[in-house]
Amino acid sequence: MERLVIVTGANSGIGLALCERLLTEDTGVHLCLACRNMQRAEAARSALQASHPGAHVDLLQLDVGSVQSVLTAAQELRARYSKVDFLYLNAGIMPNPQVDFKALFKGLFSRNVIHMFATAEGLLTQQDRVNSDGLQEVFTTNLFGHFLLIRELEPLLCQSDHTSSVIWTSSSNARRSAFSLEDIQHKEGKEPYSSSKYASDLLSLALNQHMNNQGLYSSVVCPGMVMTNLTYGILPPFFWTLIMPIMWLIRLFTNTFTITPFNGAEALHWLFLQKPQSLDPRSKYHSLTSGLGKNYTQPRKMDVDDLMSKTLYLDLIELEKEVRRDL
Ligand SMILES: NC(=O)C1=CN([C@@H]2O[C@H](COP(=O)(O)OP(=O)(O)OC[C@H]3O[C@@H](n4cnc5c(N)ncnc54)[C@H](OP(=O)(O)O)[C@@H]3O)[C@@H](O)[C@H]2O)C=CC1
Ligand SMILES: CC(C)=CCC[C@@H](C)[C@H]1CC[C@H]2C3=C(CC[C@]12C)[C@@]1(C)CCC(=O)[C@@H](C)[C@@H]1CC3
Repeated sequence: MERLVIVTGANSGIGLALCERLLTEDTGVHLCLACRNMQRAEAARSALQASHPGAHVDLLQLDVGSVQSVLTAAQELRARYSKVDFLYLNAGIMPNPQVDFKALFKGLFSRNVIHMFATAEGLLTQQDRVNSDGLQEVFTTNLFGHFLLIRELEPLLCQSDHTSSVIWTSSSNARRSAFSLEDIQHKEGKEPYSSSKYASDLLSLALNQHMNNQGLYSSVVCPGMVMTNLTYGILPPFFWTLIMPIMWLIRLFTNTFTITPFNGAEALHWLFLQKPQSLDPRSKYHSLTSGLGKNYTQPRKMDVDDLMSKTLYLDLIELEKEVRRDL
C-alpha cells in the first residue's frame, strides 16, 4: 500500500536529499513537502519530479516557527489524508552563529580534537530572538512547533492496526549541560541550538513512553556534519572555500563528516526501512561515512533520563495550553 511521508524543511539540504532517496527506494511513496516558502517548495518538487517522473509529491505551507501556521497546516493535513505513515521533523535553524576561534585553535591541539569536530562542543554560540507568539525562535522552530504538529496530527498518526514513525533530525551537538528544565526555551543561555536538540532527544523518549501503545513510535537521528545552507551560514563563503580541502581531509579521520546531504540522509533513509517496534528509544541513529565513502547507520546511546524526559513532556503540554489560550 502507498505510504504517506511528510517531511518538514524538505526544500533544501538533508530534507530534500531524503525525499530523493525515498523516491529512489520506493517509487510508490507519497511525499508531502511541508515548507515555509512555497516558491522553494515548488522548486524542490520540480527537481524531484525531474529525477522521478510521475512521483506523487504534494506541497504544504508550514512555518513550524509559528503556532498559527502549525494549526492551519495540521487542519489542512487532516482534510487531505486519512493516515500518516512517516513524519520527518527535519526543519531546523541555527540563527546568527558565532564560532569561538580561540576554543577551536586550542581544540586542534588537544586529545579531544575528533570529538570537537564531531559535535562542535564549546565552539558555537547563537543569538536567539523572541517570535510573534512571544516564544524563543530556535525552541519553537526546532522543537515546540513540531511537538504541536504531532499533537494536532494524533488522529492520523495513532490508529488501531497501523504504526506510524516520527523521526527527529537531532544532532550530536545536543548537550545535556546546554539544556535546563528551568529554562526549556533557553531564554538565558547562548546555545539555543544545542538546547533545542537535546530537548528533542528527551521528547522523543517521552513520546515513546506515552504513545507506543497508540501505535506511534519516535526516533532521533544525527546526520553528521553536512554542508548545507545551515552550515554555510556559520562562516563567510571565502572561509569555506579556504577550509574545504581540510574538511575533506578531516573526513578521513572521523566517520561523522558525512559532508553531502545524500550521505547525511543515510540514517533517516535507514529508519524508513525498519520496523519501528524494533528500534531503541534510548539511542540516536547516526549517519556515518567511512574514509572510503561507505555510508552506514549506527545507534549510539543518548544521555537521557526518564524523569527529565517526562518533566519536559508535561511542561510542553502546559505551554501548549497557554499558547492555545492566547490565540
Ligand atoms: N547540516 C548539518 O551539519 C546538520 C544539520 N542538522 C539538522 O538537520 C536539519 C536540516 O538542516 P540542513 O539540511 O542542514 O539545513 P538547511 O538549512 O538546508 O535546511 C533546513 C530546512 O528547514 C527549513 N526551515 C527552517 N525554518 C523553518 C520554519 N520556521 N518552518 C518551516 N521550515 C523551516 C528550511 O527552509 P528555508 O529554505 O525556507 O529556510 C530548510 O528547508 C535541521 O534540523 C538541522 O538542525 C543536524 C545536525 C547536523
Ligand atoms: C576546519 C576548520 C579549521 C574550521 C572549521 C570549524 C567549524 C566551522 C566546524 C568544526 C565542527 C563543525 C560542526 C558543525 C558546524 C561547523 C563546525 C563547527 C555542526 C555544528 C553543524 C550543525 C550540527 O548540528 C553539528 C552536528 C555539526 C558539528 C560539527
